[in-house]
Amino acid sequence: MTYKVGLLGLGTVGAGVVKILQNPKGRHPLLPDLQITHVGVRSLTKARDVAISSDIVTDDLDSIVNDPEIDIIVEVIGGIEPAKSLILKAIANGKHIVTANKAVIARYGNEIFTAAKQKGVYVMLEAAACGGIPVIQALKQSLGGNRISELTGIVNGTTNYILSRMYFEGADFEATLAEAQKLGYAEADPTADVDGYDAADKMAILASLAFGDRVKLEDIYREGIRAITSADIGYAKELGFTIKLLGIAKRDVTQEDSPLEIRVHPTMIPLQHPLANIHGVTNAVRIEGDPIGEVVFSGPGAGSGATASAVVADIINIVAALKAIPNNINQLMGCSHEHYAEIAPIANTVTQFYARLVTHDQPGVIGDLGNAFGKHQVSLKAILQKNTIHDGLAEIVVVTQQVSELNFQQAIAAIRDLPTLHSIPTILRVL
Ligand SMILES: NC(=O)C1=CN([C@@H]2O[C@H](COP(=O)(O)OP(=O)(O)OC[C@H]3O[C@@H](n4cnc5c(N)ncnc54)[C@H](OP(=O)(O)O)[C@@H]3O)[C@@H](O)[C@H]2O)C=CC1
Ligand SMILES: N[C@@H](CC=O)C(=O)O
Ligand code: NA
Repeated sequence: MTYKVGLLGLGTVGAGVVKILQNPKGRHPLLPDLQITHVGVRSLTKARDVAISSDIVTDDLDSIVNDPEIDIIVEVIGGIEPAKSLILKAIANGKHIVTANKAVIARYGNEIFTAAKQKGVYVMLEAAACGGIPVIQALKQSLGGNRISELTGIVNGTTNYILSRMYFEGADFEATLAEAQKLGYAEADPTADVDGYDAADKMAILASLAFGDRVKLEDIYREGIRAITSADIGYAKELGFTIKLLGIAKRDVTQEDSPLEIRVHPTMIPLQHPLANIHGVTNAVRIEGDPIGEVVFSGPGAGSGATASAVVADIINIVAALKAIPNNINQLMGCSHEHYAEIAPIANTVTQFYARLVTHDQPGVIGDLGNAFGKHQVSLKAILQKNTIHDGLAEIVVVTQQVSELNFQQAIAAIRDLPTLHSIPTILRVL
């Protein structure tokens, strides 16, 4: 039996999907059972880098999701609308969904999965988090016997590409972002990558699968990478660290009903940590579970072929499940969470901090800083004072011991009031 696929979007990911399906030799034996019968795009005149008959390409995407012949809709147009409405219409019409759209799933997953459950259809989303890395399948299936206590990852390829180039080559932020866009890594609006929104979307999805409760996007503490400068990268190197945009989700599994800690922010990572050597567009997710211990997945987090690999895997899974159990949903492929996780406030986080401060270069500055930190129970692990930078100003870098976020922020508020302080250009958390 042939399964008919309606493909919404023929950009970076959509074109990658077409290329795989057009060349099935040596790949999974189910691939020849799939046929892309319709492709939906915005522009009918744009040049495409895949050979596809213009007869099946349309700009009327509603006609695809309403076509009774189509079994599976692959949504790779991105953005919230019309993607969300098209997914919901397709579900209402009894079609199975494969999507790479973390923005829609992170915001409307509740509505979409509830509708899918009612209609008895699959919504598959492997490409929506960490591109080609099969981490969603691992969380839904392979790690099902574990109680997960921590999931930490580099989940955005664009920012990892930028930070790696800044670290190794001293590359310029804007120029490197433009390259990431050209390579097809960045979102249509790259502020989603740079400001951590894309990573937060992915962490909402990954954490809900890892910890068993849905996560509201607005509950995730988020910072992007705009504040990172070559000065911070230089200090990171000097102190034996690198800087990565991390998503961190953890729960104290020894305490019943303990809240979930979940945050996305640039982080100083010691060079010996498994995530420190993940460079370029590569993503990695480190999961700690009982009884497995530590497991690390890494691979390409963005790009045409890598992301299409995940999309096609989802399509194959649906087809295999339909062949095996046509009228029932395979529970290992669904998302059945009904409750929202209780999220710990960021003020409760306990972590180390790095701060780069610019002060007036005069006697007593270090004492003032030490007093302010000490008064708020913030112990320092390292302090670096550089030569006067210019015009009577000095740069001082501190790394704290493990402290509570609340105490640290109170100390910083007190330091901002010191007459000897000029500015605090960067504050980073340290892993
Ligand atoms: N690029 C990547 O590496 C990854 C992307 N993703 C996700 O995959 C999805 C697609 O990304 P990507 O392929 O990069 O995006 P592109 O911008 O390259 O492609 C989007 C495609 O959707 C079509 N499209 C967009 N809006 C509309 C609309 N309103 N009506 C009709 N067609 C529309 C475009 O048509 P036209 O070509 O005519 O303009 C284009 O073919 C996004 O959700 C993204 O987050 C996930 C993982 C990695
Ligand atoms: N823009 C995203 C694409 C994949 O999800 C990224 O850079 O990771
Ligand atoms: Na993935």
